[in-house]
Amino acid sequence: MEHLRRYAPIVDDLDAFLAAAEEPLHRVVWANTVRTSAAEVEDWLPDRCPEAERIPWFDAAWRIPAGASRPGKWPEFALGLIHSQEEVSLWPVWALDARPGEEVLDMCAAPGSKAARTAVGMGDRGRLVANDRKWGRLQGVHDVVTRLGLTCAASANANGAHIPGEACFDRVLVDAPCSGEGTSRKAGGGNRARIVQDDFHKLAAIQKSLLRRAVELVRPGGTVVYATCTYAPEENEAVLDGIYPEKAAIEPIQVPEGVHVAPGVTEWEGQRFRPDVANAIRFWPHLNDTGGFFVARLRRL
Ligand SMILES: C[S@@+](CC[C@H](N)C(=O)[O-])C[C@H]1O[C@@H](n2cnc3c(N)ncnc32)[C@H](O)[C@@H]1O
Repeated sequence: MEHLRRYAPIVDDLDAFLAAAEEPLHRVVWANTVRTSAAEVEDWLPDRCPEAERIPWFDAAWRIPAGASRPGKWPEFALGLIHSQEEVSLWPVWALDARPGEEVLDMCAAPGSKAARTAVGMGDRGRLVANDRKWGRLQGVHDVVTRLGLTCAASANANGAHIPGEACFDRVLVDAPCSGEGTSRKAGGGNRARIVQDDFHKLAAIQKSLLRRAVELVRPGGTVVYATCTYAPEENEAVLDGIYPEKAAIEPIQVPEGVHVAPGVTEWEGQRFRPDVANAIRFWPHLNDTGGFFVARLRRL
């Protein structure tokens, strides 16, 4: 994890961060409340995993400790009553807060966990377009949506930066392709690949083009959530800095009590960013015992 030392200037406790980044990671199961209820899941869940613990800040979700039985093998999973994903990746969905009846775009949707949880949050009412540039990866989206029996989602296969239209969605999620540094725990501490400066800048160019298009696609007053599973300010705050302040404001995000986040950084390696990038939130692994993530919510002006 030596390469993560570059974040010493922006993390509160470097040693705790580096240690946490190597720890095995628990998973989460959430109830498909379109087809079952939290109470019904709580009836059978102790038989599958006695150590499962309800998570207070998400609707109908439970932590499954690392090393416990794998939810993907449970019959209730095959029946579409639950889905399993990484806890921290629920925060972009929480921040998007899509409502029943809305028009929502998930610009980078594959393999589909956030799209599925978004459709469940919408009560399977309205329209969710689950787009991904890679056609092969869309099969994952089809699989999860079909297994969960969700009908409000349709898939699309386009470069997100070229999706046509103007101000036609209530909400857009940009869960951007990124260097993935925050997923080291998911990979059992094995994601040690060193990312070179050039990669950050190549990814940032793609991320900027996706976020700019997302802002154009959302109606005035609508919401864009920009998220990555990486720590690099080049892929996070610097990308937000590329949006003109007259087009979108970066809103404060009030996380529930008991959740610990750090603000977006306003300066990195000599570059200063627009001040409202501080409203974005950073999930460092040691703060809530999760993977790493970055989430920003923008309001189209
Ligand atoms: C972080 S993953 C998304 C994970 C997904 N949101 C989920 O929760 O399962 C990023 C995705 O962006 C897709 N992608 C990369 N470049 C893209 C582009 N220009 N337009 C749309 N999707 C793109 C990748 O194929 C990849 O599936």
